Amino acid sequence: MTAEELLRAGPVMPVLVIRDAGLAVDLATALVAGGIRTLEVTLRTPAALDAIRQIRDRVPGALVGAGTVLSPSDWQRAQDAGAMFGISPGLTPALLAATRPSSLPFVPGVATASEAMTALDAGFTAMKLFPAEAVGGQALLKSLHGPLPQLLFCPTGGIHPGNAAAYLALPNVGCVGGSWLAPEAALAAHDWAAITALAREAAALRK
Ligand SMILES: O=C[C@H](O)COP(=O)(O)O
Ligand SMILES: CC(=O)C(=O)O
Repeated sequence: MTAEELLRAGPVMPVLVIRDAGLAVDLATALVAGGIRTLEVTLRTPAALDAIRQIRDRVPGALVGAGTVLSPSDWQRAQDAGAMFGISPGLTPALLAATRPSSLPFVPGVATASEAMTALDAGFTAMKLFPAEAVGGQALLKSLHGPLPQLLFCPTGGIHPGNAAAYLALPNVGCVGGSWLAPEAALAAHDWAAITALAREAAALRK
């Protein structure tokens, strides 16, 4: 799978912060049941790598990857845990060199035209726009499409059910990312039905 195919695999990529790996399979199962199968598990918690491993092994249909990949060693640990892709809020020269388009899709993060050009120079055409709303949102994506029409984005940061469809209507948006699909309260309450309902709404945003 290419990074472009990954971004086009579903309309919304949930940004998951999993503190208890014991909840990972139920959470992923609830999202997949609602039609959301591309899952970003952020490497922000000690449980993240175990969560990725468990989802990969036990949730058929899930495309599980690692988010918040900040360094080459993060990327190595994610691959060792079985991540099917990696995604980052930003880019560094070391990260671009370590993740240069290879067999596993990697999606660097950008916030400006220059960063997008840096990623393009390194061979990437699929990128996260982060933090999307804060750096210009839809207006920025429309502007970038002029000089850089070959790029496909996953805007993340400030996206919610009220603005997701407008992002998805843009020609250079493959999917949007967001944390709204796995609210802390629903996770704490093990309210998997609520999470499946949120996933179903998100899946209906399909372009
Ligand atoms: O850290 C933030 C994540 O990228 C998702 O942002 P969000 O909570 O605005 O959806
Ligand atoms: C910010 C974000 O989406 C990430 O940590 O990958």
